[in-house]
Amino acid sequence: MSISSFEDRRLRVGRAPTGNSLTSLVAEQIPLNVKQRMVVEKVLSDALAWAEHPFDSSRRKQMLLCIMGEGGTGKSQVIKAIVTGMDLLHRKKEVILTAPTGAAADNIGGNTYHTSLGISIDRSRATSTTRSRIKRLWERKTIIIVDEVSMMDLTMLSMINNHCKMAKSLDRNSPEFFGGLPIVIFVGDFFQFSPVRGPALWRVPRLNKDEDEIGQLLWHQFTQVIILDEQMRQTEDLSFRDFLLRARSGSLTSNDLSLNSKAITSLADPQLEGAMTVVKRNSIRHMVNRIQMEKFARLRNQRIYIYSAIHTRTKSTGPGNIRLRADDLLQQPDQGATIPFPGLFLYSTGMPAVILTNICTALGQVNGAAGTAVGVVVDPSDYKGQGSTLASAILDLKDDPTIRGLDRHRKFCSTYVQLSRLRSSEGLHLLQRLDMKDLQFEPDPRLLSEIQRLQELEKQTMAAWEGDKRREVHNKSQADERPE
Ligand SMILES: Nc1ncnc2c1ncn2[C@@H]1O[C@H](COP(=O)(O)OP(=O)(O)OP(=O)(O)O)[C@@H](O)[C@H]1O
Repeated sequence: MSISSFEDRRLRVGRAPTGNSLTSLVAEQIPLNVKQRMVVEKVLSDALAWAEHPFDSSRRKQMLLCIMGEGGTGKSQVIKAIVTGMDLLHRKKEVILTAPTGAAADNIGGNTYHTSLGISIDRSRATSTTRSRIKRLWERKTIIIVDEVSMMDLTMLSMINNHCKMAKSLDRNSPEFFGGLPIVIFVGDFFQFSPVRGPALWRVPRLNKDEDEIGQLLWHQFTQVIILDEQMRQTEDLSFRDFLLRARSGSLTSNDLSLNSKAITSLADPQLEGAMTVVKRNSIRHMVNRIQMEKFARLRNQRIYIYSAIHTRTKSTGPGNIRLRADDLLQQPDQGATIPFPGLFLYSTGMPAVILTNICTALGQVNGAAGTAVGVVVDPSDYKGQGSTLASAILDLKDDPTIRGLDRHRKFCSTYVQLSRLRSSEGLHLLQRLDMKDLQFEPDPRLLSEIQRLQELEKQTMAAWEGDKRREVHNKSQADERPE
């Protein structure tokens, strides 16, 4: 898309755009299917309706909208389209895009909600400097979009609500939700990763945790729901799409073990060039990284430089002054928190890499961002894959019962998220052969009842939106007929 074509569309917005006319202009740049279009049109027509008085709650209804949909149904596409529509109106600055992790935020060109709202990682109170920075940032904001809400916990939702009030200079006890922002949009898929800390939005609050209770109360205010259901990622490979649907409903059968034909025999296979490897354990990551690094350097006739490195993200349990030879270190599996000695950093010029910490969110240097020549070759954890689309990948779907803290639901999510990144089965490769027990994880039954509740809300939302649209068309035609 050239700038001039965007400017040309801007000129075509005219003096009195409607949600419909604006969405048509957006769709020239960002294709939208029927449901995607319906959502974009509704959001843009609301934004047009209260443009002059966004914070006067007596003249507009607050929209608390939840956009759900399985991986690849085009949720990120809807986010892009809303932002583009606001950009056409010269109102892009009113939109704030956030997500629970740096990688997820980077995927939509936003920031983590921690950064955007001044929520510290330990969830302590914001300092006065942070408060003034946030207030400045939020001065003109009217729309917040939070992506990947499956990773948000109930307490965090309550905190986001409080911090939005602070950002909009409202009292903590104000009854306004989310600082009275006219539009709050949550986007995600609960079949993908759950929060690391507290209960997901669909789970029951923890006992004696008031913040969880408030979080649940807030979640239940999201009564406008749209569930995108047209698969836009796996459009070319229908049998892979069916396989994914079985994976999503936890109904894979022994026939699906035919997947084992995708098991790789060697990471050095030339047809795996460019395929990302997604693994669950650091020890496997370490091994894969070394093999890929050697392959990379050999192909380019380059040296590999080996640096001893400190694991800044883990607590070293052993003495820090052990002297080890590089050869000894190379034999050590990198087991995360239990390693008693420094780690190793292998470097070869131009190697593909993934950043493991948030360095500068404004520049997209966030945990999970991919680049070249600054790290090691594989994606080190399945959490970082969420939100991306891959043409080719080597997946580690083998269940590892020794990984602690992962319940069956999380294992189910891990398998589904890894598989659903791919466009087709052609690009799918397995790191290890599977047994039936590796495929037998199911979604939590409580999630299934939440999905039913959301489906019911979707029916009501669609009926209400259709009514609104009929009224809008009727009012417009009456206004057009009225003499000047
Ligand atoms: N209406 C559309 N027409 C053509 N392609 C589309 C459309 N909507 C989405 N896509 C493409 O389909 C793929 C998946 O879309 P997107 O990433 O928006 O899905 P998602 O629901 O956000 O997925 P996930 O939950 O995995 O993050 C992308 O490559 C996107 O460009």
